[in-house]
Amino acid sequence: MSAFSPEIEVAIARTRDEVSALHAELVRNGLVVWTGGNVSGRVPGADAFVIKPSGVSYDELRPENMIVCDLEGRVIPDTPGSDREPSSDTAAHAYVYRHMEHVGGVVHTHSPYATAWAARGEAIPCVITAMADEFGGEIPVGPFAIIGDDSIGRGIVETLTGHRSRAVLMQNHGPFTIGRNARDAVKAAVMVEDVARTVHLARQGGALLPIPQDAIDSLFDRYQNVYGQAAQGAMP
Ligand SMILES: O=C(CO)[C@@H](O)[C@H](O)COP(=O)(O)O
Repeated sequence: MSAFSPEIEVAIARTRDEVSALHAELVRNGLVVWTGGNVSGRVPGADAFVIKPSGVSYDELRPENMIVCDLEGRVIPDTPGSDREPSSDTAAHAYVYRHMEHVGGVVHTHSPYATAWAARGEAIPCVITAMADEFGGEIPVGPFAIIGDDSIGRGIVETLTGHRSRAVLMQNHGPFTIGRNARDAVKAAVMVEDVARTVHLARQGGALLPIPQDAIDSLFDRYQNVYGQAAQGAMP
């Protein structure tokens, strides 16, 4: 007998499919090596999210071996995949979902350029229009935190609450990103690595030229509310 209604079971199945498939995007975009990194997605209508199993090769990930957790990060027993341990970062993802209700997806990688900025504890300055578009300004640094308890999640929430950026560089660790859904969080993970590389290369050539704040504001508004085929709107 399922612990969920038929409607929630359908929502869980869809979230499993989405989260499983999105892990392949991390590989396709060169953001992870071996079993590093992870993606999770909130289950619409339920106090639950889906996350990958810990330390499992990306080519073994399937919808049926994704793991369903409650918002405390506890594996929901007797659900497909519950025989394995969830991601090392499950507590961090759970903390974000508990404290940022508008967040539907969380991603973590060790992508090299963004992680290099994190190793220096240095925020990425907003010096290219792509950053203004996607992040609305600089990409901030979060505190050094040990894996396994609420420390990383607390650092993500404290840094990103009230901040336009959907990415945070956790010091000495790497980028964590949030989104309105898991795909939006994966996009932020792809874009933070792209801009981290570009700004790194720019700085090697000489002084960086900051973009005026009013221009950043205008670029962010256009990109979040006009660009593309259907206005998505910035995350609240
Ligand atoms: O940073 C770490 C481990 O130090 C983790 O975030 C790994 O990168 C992914 O771990 P799993 O999701 O496979 O447990």
